[in-house]
Amino acid sequence: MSSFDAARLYFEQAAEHMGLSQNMRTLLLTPERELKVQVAIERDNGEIGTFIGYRIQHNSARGPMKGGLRFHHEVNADEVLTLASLMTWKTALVNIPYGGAKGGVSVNVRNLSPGELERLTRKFVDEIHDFIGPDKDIPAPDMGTDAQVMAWIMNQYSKYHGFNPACVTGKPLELHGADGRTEATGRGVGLCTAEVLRRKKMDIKGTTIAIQGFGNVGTFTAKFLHDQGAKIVGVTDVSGGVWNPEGLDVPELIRYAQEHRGIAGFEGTEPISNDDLLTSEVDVLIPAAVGGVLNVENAPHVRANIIIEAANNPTVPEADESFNEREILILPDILANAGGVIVSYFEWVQNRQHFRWDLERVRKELDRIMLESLNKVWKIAEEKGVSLRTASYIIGLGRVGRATVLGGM
Ligand SMILES: NC(=O)C1=CN([C@@H]2O[C@H](COP(=O)(O)OP(=O)(O)OC[C@H]3O[C@@H](n4cnc5c(N)ncnc54)[C@H](OP(=O)(O)O)[C@@H]3O)[C@@H](O)[C@H]2O)C=CC1
Ligand SMILES: O=C(O)CCC(=O)C(=O)O
Repeated sequence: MSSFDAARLYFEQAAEHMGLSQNMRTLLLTPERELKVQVAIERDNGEIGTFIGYRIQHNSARGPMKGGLRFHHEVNADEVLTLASLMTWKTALVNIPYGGAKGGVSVNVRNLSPGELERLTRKFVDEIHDFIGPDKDIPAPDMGTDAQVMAWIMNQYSKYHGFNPACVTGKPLELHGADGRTEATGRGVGLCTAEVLRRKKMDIKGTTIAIQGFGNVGTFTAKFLHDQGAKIVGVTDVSGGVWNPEGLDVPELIRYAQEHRGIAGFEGTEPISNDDLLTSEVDVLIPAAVGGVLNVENAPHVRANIIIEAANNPTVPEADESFNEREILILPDILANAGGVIVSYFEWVQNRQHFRWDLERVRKELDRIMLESLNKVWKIAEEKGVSLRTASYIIGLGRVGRATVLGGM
C-alpha cells in the first residue's frame, strides 16, 4: 500500500462519519498541483550532481498553501503528496488561514558540503519560484532543512520577485524570523503530552518517555518534558540511541549531540536500537523522526500506554487499529506537531505587518491554540465515540469542506 493510500484510510474513516459525498471526497483528496523538477548542481569536485525535487500543492480552499521542505534520501512523490495532504487537515484543524503543501528533495544531506547544500537550495528555488510566494504557497523547515536553508530560499526568491520575507517561514531571527519558531514544534508536542497526562490523571513527574529522533522536534520535545519533571529514559537518532532507566540528563545530551553530531556514546547510558526503543517499557512513546515506523510487525509489541505523534505519519493504519483495540491512546500528528506551523503563521503575520512579537507573546498564543485545539478534538472524540485521530480529521475535513462549498468552484 502506498503512503498516500494509507493516509487516505484515515481520511475515509472521518468522511464516513460525516456522510461526505463521494464527489466531495474525490475533490478533497485530489492535489491541485504537483511539481517534479530536476535539481542539478556542480559538486565541489567539479562533477555534476542531479537530484529530484518536489513541491506538491494539495489544497488552497482556506488560504495560501503552507508546508515544510524536506531534504532526505527517502523523499518521493508519494510521500510528499501524503505530507501535503496532512498539512491541509492540520492547518484547518488548528484553524489558521492556510491550505496545505509540502516539498522535498531526494538527497542525503550528510553527503553534501555547506556550499553544495546552498547551491542545491538555490537551484530548487530557481525551478519553483513562480509557484510559491506569500499569497500562494509558503515553505518552511522540515527534516534535513533549517533556518539557514530558509534564509537562502528567501534570498533566492527575492532575486526574482523583490524583497518579501513572508515568502518563507522558519528564517533566522536576523532575517525576519520569529522568536520561538525553532522550539515551536517540540514545545507543542510537550504541551500536548503534559495535557494528555493531566487528563489521564497521571503525574508528569516521573512519567517515563522514549523519543525516536533527536533533531529539531525531538530535542525541543525532550527539553520541554524534562523541564516539567518527566523522565526521558531513551532517545535515538538514525544510527541508534541511548537508554538510562533513571532518566537522561537532557541538557547535557543536547550539548553532547551538538559536539559529536549524534548521541551514541553519551556517558552513563546503555546503547539501544531504534527497533528496541519503539517497543521499550515506557509510559509514553514519541516518534519524532521518519514516517511508517509503527507498523504491523512491531505494533503488537509496543508497550507504551500513550503515543504522541511528533513525526508526520509515523503509524500505518493496521498499527493504528491494533493500538485502538488495545486502548493505547494515540495523539495524532496533525494535532500533536501543529506547533511548528502555528508559529510559522505568527512569523508570516509579523513579516506582513512589519511588527515583531516578543517570545512571551509567541508562546502564549501558541499554547492557547494548541490547548484549545486539543480540547475540541477530545470533546468531539467523546461525543462521537471515535478515536482522537478520527475526531481531528472530522474537524479538519469539515472546515475545508465548508470553505470549498462556500467559495464554489
Ligand atoms: N521541523 C518542524 O517544525 C516540524 C517537523 N515535523 C516532523 O517531525 C519529524 C522530525 O523532523 P525534524 O526534527 O524537523 O527533523 P530533523 O532533520 O531535525 O531531525 C530528524 C531526526 O530523525 C533522525 N532520523 C532520521 N532518519 C531516521 C530513521 N530512519 N530512523 C530513526 N531516526 C531517524 C535523525 O537522525 P540523524 O540526525 O542522525 O540523521 C534526527 O535525529 C518529521 O517527521 C517532520 O515531518 C512536523 C512538524 C513540524
Ligand atoms: O511551519 C510550517 O509551515 C510547516 C511545518 C510542517 O511542515 C509540518 O507541520 O509538517
